[in-house]
Amino acid sequence: MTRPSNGSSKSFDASLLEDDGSLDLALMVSDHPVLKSCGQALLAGISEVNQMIQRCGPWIAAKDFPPEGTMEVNKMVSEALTKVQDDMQRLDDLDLDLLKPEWGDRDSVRMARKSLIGFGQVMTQRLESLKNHLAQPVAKFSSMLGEKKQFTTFYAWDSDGIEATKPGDAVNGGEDPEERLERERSRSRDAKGKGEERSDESENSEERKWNRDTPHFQWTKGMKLGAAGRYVVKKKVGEGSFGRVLACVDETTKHAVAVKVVKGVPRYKEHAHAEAELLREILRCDPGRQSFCVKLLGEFTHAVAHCCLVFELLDISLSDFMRDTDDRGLLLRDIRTIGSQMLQCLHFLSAMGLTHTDIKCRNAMLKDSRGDMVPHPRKDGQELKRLRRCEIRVIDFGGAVLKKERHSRHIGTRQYRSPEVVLGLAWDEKTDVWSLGCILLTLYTGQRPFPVQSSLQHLALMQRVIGNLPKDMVKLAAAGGSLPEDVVVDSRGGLQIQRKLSDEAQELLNLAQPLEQRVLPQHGSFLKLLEGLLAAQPEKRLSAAEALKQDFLSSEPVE
Ligand SMILES: Nc1ncnc2c1ncn2[C@@H]1O[C@H](COP(=O)(O)OP(=O)(O)OP(=O)(O)O)[C@@H](O)[C@H]1O
Repeated sequence: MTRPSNGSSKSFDASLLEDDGSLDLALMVSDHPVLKSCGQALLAGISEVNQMIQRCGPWIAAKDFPPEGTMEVNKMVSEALTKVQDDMQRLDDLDLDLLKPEWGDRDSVRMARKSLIGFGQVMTQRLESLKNHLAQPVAKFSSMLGEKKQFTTFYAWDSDGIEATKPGDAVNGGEDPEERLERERSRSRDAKGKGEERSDESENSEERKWNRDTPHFQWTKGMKLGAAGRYVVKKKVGEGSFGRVLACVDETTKHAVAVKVVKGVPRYKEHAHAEAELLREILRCDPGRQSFCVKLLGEFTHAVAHCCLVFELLDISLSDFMRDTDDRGLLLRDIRTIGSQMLQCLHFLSAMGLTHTDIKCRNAMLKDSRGDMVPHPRKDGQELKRLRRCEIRVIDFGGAVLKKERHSRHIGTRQYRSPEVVLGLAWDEKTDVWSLGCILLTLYTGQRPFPVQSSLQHLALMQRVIGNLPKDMVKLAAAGGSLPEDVVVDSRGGLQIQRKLSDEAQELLNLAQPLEQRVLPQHGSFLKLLEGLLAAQPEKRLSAAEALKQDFLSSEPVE
């Protein structure tokens, strides 16, 4: 195996990385699926790393870097580092007490894991060395791009006719470009109480691409962050568009914490400061910790560019929980607890005059996801996880809006958007209540109620699930010119969709059941709550305070 080189050393090791047999051996001695997939990924990574070494070697030797090529390889290096770190973490997390006999004996698995981690470390060092040698030219080319940015045109915030995003712009797990643009627009507002948007905060497509391509913060296990190295990094626990979340030990309190390291993009840094400011205000208004909002423990800057927010460490989001449990959903008693806690959170935010605007399964995290498998009361022959301790925290306040602030038309994540938002009408805190209705129904059925990709498809599906949208809302949207393209009002004041949906969307629509058919007859009080949360008209939708008084939440449900 190639000897580890020192990633920070000045001289560049141009020799090619090779497997001295450790990977082959590890793959031979164990059939453990994690070892197999990580081993194969590392094997495949060798030629990628070698290509980068071969490409950069001559540049580094001649100290002459081509701008485009350098930026491109730098991005490839960052992606490769992320991949290898993720694999190392999966190997690290592998539980040697949970082995199937066909995966090989415990010693073989342990030995194979050790070999793979050893090779992963060598690969990491070679990649870090490359990164270090590219750092200076990358900084130079990035600042050149920054200068260029001053001469480009910015978006007009209020315009809905924003520039179409190119198909290649789709990022973040297949999120469509429109979605991404809308989310970034809403996030880049001066969201924290100044009441107006600043046009210079908007992004042009070049800036957006640059922001998006800016790699996440590169971390390593044991790395120290914060003043006097207070936070020692243990592992990565999550990642979003704006930052990477690392589980750390706070050396001062000896507690485990989560540190969100925001990408080194100036606008994201500013945005994260604003989020921290809001979270401090929430904490100030909630000394008894009854709001179920995530607790911010601190804020610091790392290496000038990265704003870091320190949070209480949580376990997993409801969306990860659903994925890990094969979308089986939860017991009604756990749904009730989550519903009650989320409503208390929304009630609290509403009393502060705040709308979260991005309530969704990904932004609701369990403090502890441990549980016991019990027979599934709604699906014969299956099991689901009964939580031992059901406690939720709402995260991601980056898009929260105060009553007095301007309400952007584009908010939230499509699948959780309320009818008034999809129709382009005025919205308030009741939009969060709708999103919560979507979460509770997801936890009950195991399926997201609105797995849609466009506003057109969304409106069609809403009508199937909750019935025709009220004529008043439709009329208002038509009068304001905010109906989505290809949607018109028919002679009876209802919505008519004029474009044929894709076959897939049409099939989804054909199979969609109305709300009342999705809930078992014995769960009438749950259905009543859902109907109140998913009322189309915001005025008829329950407020969080009203919903908290519903029968479903006041007595132990029958499963
Ligand atoms: N306090 C925490 N404890 C543990 N994991 C966390 C914590 N906060 C966030 N995470 C994990 O990190 C992920 C990203 O966090 P967050 O949503 O705050 O980042 P973001 O960049 O704002 O994301 P988004 O793209 O959704 O806006 C979450 O989905 C979650 O899995």
